[in-house]
Amino acid sequence: MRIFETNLPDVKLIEPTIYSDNRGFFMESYNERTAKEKGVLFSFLQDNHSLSIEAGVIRGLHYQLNPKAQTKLIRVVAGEIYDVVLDIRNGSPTFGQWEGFILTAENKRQLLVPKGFAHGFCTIAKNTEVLYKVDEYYSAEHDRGIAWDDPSLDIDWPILNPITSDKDKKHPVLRDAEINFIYYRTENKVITDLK
Ligand SMILES: Cc1cn([C@H]2C[C@H](O)[C@@H](COP(=O)(O)OP(=O)(O)O[C@H]3O[C@H](C)C(=O)[C@H](O)[C@H]3O)O2)c(=O)[nH]c1=O
Repeated sequence: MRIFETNLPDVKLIEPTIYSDNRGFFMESYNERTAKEKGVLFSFLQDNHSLSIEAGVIRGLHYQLNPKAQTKLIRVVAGEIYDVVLDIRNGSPTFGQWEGFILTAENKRQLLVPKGFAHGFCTIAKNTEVLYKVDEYYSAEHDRGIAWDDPSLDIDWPILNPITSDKDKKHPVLRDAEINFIYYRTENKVITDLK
């Protein structure tokens, strides 16, 4: 497993070790002990799986408010996505900054999205399946979203007229969004809420 820094501190790109042979491949898609040895300190409680039938589906930008904020470990097992994370931690040096990543079944790359980030993706292939682990249970009452097409963000989605849910058509822009993440960095540890 190799872990790469990104332009957003605390967002990591992970490349698992792939064992290929004449049959195909094997990989440990997640190993808590290995992850902890490399400083990825999360215990995941829930696995999610979504299928998007068409290319050009945008899901997001979603997050859960504290105290139900979620760290997410995202990977693609079929198809391809343009995956976007947005820093919404009040006080963060990169507040309001986003970054996009190409995750595919082929490159097997995984994205670690910490609490305090909004997350979304655009499918760039038919029948794209995304699996992701979260370290907090789903809570509809804490589920929030930010408009995928917020002009202040100007996210360079690879599609102009996406397929989205009715819910994703109604999210506020970042300026008007309800967020309760407070960014602190002490002893190189990031705290996103005052529990
Ligand atoms: C997220 C979630 C949803 N649901 C139910 C609620 C709805 O009745 C149905 C579809 O939910 P939603 O339209 O929010 O699914 P997505 O648009 O794929 O949302 C997800 O996609 C973006 C990219 C994310 O990062 C979020 O983790 C997640 O919100 O599944 C559950 O029962 N449990 C869950 O954990």
